[in-house]
Amino acid sequence: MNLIETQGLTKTFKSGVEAVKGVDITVEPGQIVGFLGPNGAGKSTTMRMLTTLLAPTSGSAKVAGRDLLADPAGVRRRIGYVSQSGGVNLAAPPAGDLVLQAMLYGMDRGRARERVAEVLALLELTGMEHLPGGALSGGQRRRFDLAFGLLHRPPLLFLDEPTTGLDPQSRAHLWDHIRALRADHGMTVFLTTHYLDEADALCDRLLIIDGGRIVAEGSPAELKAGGRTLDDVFLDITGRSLREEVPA
Ligand SMILES: Nc1ncnc2c1ncn2[C@@H]1O[C@H](COP(=O)(O)OP(=O)(O)OP(=O)(O)O)[C@@H](O)[C@H]1O
Repeated sequence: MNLIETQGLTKTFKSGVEAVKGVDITVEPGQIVGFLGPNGAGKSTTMRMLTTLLAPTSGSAKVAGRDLLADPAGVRRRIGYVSQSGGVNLAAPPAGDLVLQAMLYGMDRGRARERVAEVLALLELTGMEHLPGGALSGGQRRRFDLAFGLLHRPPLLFLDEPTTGLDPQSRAHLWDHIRALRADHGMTVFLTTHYLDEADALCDRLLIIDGGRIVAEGSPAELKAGGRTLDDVFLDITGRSLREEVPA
């Protein structure tokens, strides 16, 4: 069963902006898929639709085996989502929030504590959950963000720019954890990134979106065929002009 399957998914905002113009995405089980594109290409809008945070204008999708439009609650129970900003409270230790979150997924307090301990061990965070969020390093905070997304054992994890702002060591460390989630737990991962080295090193398949349409897809090796770097491929496909949005 494919973990993501969309047909002609579109989103037109009330402002008239057609952010996503009909994307067909297929993600097979156990893949780490990178979703790339310049600023404003439609990555976040697509991700927000796939995670049920935003209603599509048209099209259909199955996510983690559930119909996105008919059963969004079913989708939510079966996916993990780690947003760009994360969820770690800087003023308080994450321990209490993790247990509460696990209880929101239906575990009793005892089971919630056990599950939190398992996830912290998995992410090499044991003992750090009692430090206030503000005392953690950027890499540790991102791993706690991941922990929140994993408590209910979702088969599919969405990561929105998981390593933005991290130093090279912390990025490589987080990649190892993401690879281990796939290798040891069969997790399927769909992530956005602006780092092409990250896409190259971490992902089995890449989807490149531009102007609301998928403009290229394939494994990093397929996209780099002919000895080109992924940067060259990306710039050739999406063009070299700047994409910063001009404030209205
Ligand atoms: N709530 C909204 N209302 C109107 N337009 C929006 C809204 N959210 C996004 N857009 C527009 O939709 C388009 C796609 O935006 P989106 O945030 O999906 O791009 P992105 O690829 O995630 O970009 P970035 O890399 O900068 O995060 C842009 O033109 C953006 O301005």
